[in-house]
Amino acid sequence: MMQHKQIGVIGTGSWGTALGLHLHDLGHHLSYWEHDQERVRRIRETRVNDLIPYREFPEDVRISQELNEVVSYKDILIFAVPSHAMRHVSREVNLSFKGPAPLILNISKGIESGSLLRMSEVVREETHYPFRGIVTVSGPSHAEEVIKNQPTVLVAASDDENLSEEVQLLLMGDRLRVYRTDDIVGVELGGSLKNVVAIAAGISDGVGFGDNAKAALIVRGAHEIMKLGLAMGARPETFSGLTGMGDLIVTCISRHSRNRYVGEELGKGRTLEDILKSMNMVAEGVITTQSVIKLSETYGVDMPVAQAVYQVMFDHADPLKIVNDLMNRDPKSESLVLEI
Ligand SMILES: NC(=O)C1=CN([C@@H]2O[C@H](COP(=O)(O)OP(=O)(O)OC[C@H]3O[C@@H](n4cnc5c(N)ncnc54)[C@H](OP(=O)(O)O)[C@@H]3O)[C@@H](O)[C@H]2O)C=CC1
Ligand SMILES: O=C(CO)COP(=O)(O)O
Repeated sequence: MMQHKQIGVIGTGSWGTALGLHLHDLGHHLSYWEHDQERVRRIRETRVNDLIPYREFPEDVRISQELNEVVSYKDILIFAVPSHAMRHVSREVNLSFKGPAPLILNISKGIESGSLLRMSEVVREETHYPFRGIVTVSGPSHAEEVIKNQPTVLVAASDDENLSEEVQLLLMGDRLRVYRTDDIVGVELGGSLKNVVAIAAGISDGVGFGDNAKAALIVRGAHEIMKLGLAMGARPETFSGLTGMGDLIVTCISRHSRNRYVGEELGKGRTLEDILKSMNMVAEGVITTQSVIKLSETYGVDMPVAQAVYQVMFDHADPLKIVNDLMNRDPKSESLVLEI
């Protein structure tokens, strides 16, 4: 039987909330850090997170705005903030931290704008205290289903297999199964890049196209993700797995997906600015699209789906014209060989 751990969760977004409560169900001790004082007050008072109000926080779960309380003397720290906050928050954790070296779990998905780094790379750059290593957990996992204990399968990835196995055993439950891999590059790229394709799938829904178009986008999008991933050092087979094809499918088809939603609203003619203003949750694919376009230039990888999403979001291109352009690209062989 596993020893119960002291776990600090950094961020009270919907995913940190859902995965944290799963760990609490398994008997572990939880504290959450939230940056916004008013949200801390509201959650403490109601014991409910209004981003994902399907379950209450048990009384023994502490919610705090004091980072040092939440991160010090913990066995495990879960980094669950959106990618745009990851560098700043990691730096603050590094300054606030006391106690023996914890294990870090990254559960966020995104590519930092500017540095073009993956989330575990950002955390690693900013955390200089002794810590035991980083494991990224990813896969097809909408928080809204995990919090209702619906069957979900994830992957724990680390270049240290002992650590990914430790996290696998930590998270496994009756309705949550976890595989492990050492391809953290492929896992983080798959989890981040699928958000761009999900925006494309949403645009297709928004303009009123059907299942044929969606299937084509998923498959051609997967091909683009694989080409860039391969150029960046990921293993190709990772993209056929849960954190690749699995997460791509769920995000492109799910009613829970915030990225697919952003696309759908764009397809209906709203501007990106207007859509983002009306959302209180994060759609990582927006920033990731900008990063991906830069990465595709750096690595010389042709990514027409990502480019189309970029044009609709940032150049205010008409989605119907963009589809026309995509359909009228030069005739090609459907080469699925992974040359770049
Ligand atoms: N939701 C899901 O199903 C899944 C999400 N993920 C990933 O998890 C990550 C977190 O997303 P998710 O849990 O969905 O978040 P949500 O969209 O549910 O909420 C965003 C959270 O981030 C907080 N936040 C915003 N800016 C900052 C900041 N500068 N510093 C600290 N906190 C900040 C918000 O707080 P406030 O409102 O007070 O600003 C809010 O609590 C993302 O990378 C996402 O892709 C991965 C798998 C599943
Ligand atoms: O990553 C996710 C599911 O695996 C969440 O996707 P969205 O951010 O699009 O909701």
